[in-house]
Amino acid sequence: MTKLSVNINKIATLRNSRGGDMPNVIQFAKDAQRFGAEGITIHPRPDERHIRYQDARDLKSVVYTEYNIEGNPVKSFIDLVLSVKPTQVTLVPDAEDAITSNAGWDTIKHKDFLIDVVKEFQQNNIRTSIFVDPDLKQIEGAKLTGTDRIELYTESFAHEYSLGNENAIKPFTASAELAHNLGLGLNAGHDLALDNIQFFKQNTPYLLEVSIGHALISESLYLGVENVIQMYLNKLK
Ligand SMILES: CC(=O)[C@@H](O)[C@H](O)COP(=O)(O)O
Ligand SMILES: NCC(=O)COP(=O)(O)O
Repeated sequence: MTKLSVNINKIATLRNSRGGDMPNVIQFAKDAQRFGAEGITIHPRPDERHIRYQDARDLKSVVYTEYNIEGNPVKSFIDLVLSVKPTQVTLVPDAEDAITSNAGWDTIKHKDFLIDVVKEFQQNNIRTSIFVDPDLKQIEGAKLTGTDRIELYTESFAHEYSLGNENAIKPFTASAELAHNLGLGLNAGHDLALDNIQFFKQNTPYLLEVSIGHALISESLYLGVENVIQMYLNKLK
């Protein structure tokens, strides 16, 4: 069974573009869970250009499924996560000015730092996950940090699969096998979408959770737009 955690960053991005409170991220999280989402993911960045630190605090009381907070463990992020106490924290090495996450951790180079951060979250009963590329050496390195899980960075798969290259799944299958053998739980995310998720799932054993945002929100717009245009036309009759 693979859980679907809905990343709601894009809802906050849309809200922030007009400065008001539409769409309301709290209501969206409630509705996503009502519609079946098995988790809510957010990825606050230090500049708060989409989900804000206050959103992370406000969501705590409404997320009754699995609450996953992703981000680079700078001091402000660590303090936020320790105060909110989500189900899971996913450590992502994103630069402040990155448009979106664009690489996994070098778990060998940053081993000592990751050991300390993982320990601090675990001591506060927060499950940890480390964002990594599908690289066996990096997964072995992740194991040495003491983390509970890893999250495989799926951008390379999504991109190559969209070009017809099914072999792009191979490093992910091997990574999943290794993670399982090492006793690491397995999550995955980034650019997963309706047109690639089934193939990914079928070829990635032991997959506990996927977090999906950008495509899921975009697809929801497309799949809902006909209905909404018809509703406007009806009101204008
Ligand atoms: C770690 C990861 O791949 C996601 O958290 C991704 O960064 C989504 O965040 P944005 O929606 O802000 O790009
Ligand atoms: N961890 C990945 C995530 O939360 C969503 O990534 P994306 O679907 O917005 O690319």
